[in-house]
Amino acid sequence: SRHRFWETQPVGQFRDLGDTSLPEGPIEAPTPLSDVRRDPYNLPAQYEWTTCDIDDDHTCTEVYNLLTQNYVEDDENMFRFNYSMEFLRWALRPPGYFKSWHIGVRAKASQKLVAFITGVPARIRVRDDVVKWRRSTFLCVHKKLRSKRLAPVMIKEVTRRVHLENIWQASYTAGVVIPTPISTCRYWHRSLNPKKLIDVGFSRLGARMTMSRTVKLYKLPESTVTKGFRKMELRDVPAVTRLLKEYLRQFAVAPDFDQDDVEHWLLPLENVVDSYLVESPETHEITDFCSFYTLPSSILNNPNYSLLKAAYSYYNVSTKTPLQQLMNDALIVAKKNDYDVFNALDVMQNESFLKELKFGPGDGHLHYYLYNYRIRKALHPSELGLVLL
Ligand SMILES: CCCCCCCCCCCCCC(=O)CSCCNC(=O)CCNC(=O)[C@H](O)C(C)(C)COP(=O)(O)OP(=O)(O)OC[C@H]1O[C@@H](n2cnc3c(N)ncnc32)[C@H](O)[C@@H]1OP(=O)(O)O
Ligand SMILES: CCOC(=O)c1cnc2ccc(OC)cc2c1SCCC#N
Repeated sequence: SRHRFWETQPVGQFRDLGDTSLPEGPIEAPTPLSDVRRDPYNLPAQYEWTTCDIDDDHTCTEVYNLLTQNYVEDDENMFRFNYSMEFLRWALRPPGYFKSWHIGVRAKASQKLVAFITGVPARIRVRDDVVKWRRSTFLCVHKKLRSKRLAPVMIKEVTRRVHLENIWQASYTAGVVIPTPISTCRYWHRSLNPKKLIDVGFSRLGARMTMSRTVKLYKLPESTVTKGFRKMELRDVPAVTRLLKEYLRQFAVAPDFDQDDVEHWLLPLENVVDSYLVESPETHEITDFCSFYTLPSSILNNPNYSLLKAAYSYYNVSTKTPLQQLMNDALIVAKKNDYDVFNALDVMQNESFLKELKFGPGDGHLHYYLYNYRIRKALHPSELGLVLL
């Protein structure tokens, strides 16, 4: 069978596609906590479980090194994600997080960290159903230990620990197709430093285009154009929370953010997340918001460059400033801060600005998944109001 592990899991199965008789919602009922397995799943004898305390610099560095060397690469092995330590600490310690959900595997003899998987708590609404979820990311097995069926054990172990906290659903994204995507999105890329992207081989000089013509094509103004456009500050959290909650109501799947979540996920944090808003000079009302997170990538096998500085569109709300103008200001700020590329998924209302702002479609797809929750029909990316890191 095609998915020996995923066919055993409470997820939408490919064989069920089209069966509209199946109800929408949780697939399996919660089991009584007394029935949740108390002891960890078995690993191969030479490995052991470890809980990674990322507050500890040494441990966080081990996690950083494992991911920097072994996490996701693009299909042409041109890039590998290089999440910074401050990014990992931000992503893994949201309000209500559990240290026990930062799970590692060590080789007993050498004590080397060889695998990692994490979960963080989140509240996500699916249509009208707000459910406590776990967001799962950073599943990583060292390149030397691939294809040994370690991933299913890691997924079962993190599931067990999440069940112990009485949480029964999860959301995750992946570049691979496994049972069963609720939506399939596409990355779009806006060159900010076209020369570097061409030098690393990501972009190619267009036909009948010179390098100087290409640089001019992607040129951006020195400063933002929207009146009242400024960095978000702590005092803006209540207003941004109201603005974002109202805006996200239109999407079928979206986070159910409260003020603590907004303070954690959207307050600017240097080299991790940047957030800007538009405060009306007349009324001082906050009418618009845009944000992007910073995720560099290692550039593999290139003699001249080692790091790609990439910005990823995060949550954006436009109620007064046209979304295209707001996002163009985000591009201007990113260029000013020496980003090489600004990436965006075709989720939410992003399709309305991608082409106009000179984004080009990427060749990778990002599939969204729900664990132990069925939705009857796959969603169009514009129905998704959720961006995972
Ligand atoms: C209620 C709470 C619930 C919480 C849990 C929720 C679920 C959370 C789920 C996790 C979400 C993580 C999201 C996330 O982190 C974002 S997606 C990024 C995943 N990480 C990477 O791509 C890093 C580089 N690759 C690796 O480290 C390895 O290739 C990994 C570890 C990916 C697989 O290791 P391996 O040595 O290459 O493979 P085996 O051990 O031999 O295992 C093969 C089995 O693993 C299935 N597989 C492969 N890639 C997968 C992926 N990305 N998600 C889920 N499953 C994946 C595969 O289909 C097969 O199962 P099947 O035979 O049934 O097809
Ligand atoms: C220049 C445009 O491509 C990327 O920014 C990039 C960077 N690093 C990656 C590392 C792993 C990787 O694995 C899928 C992809 C990339 C990509 S393209 C998809 C992400 C976006 N946007």
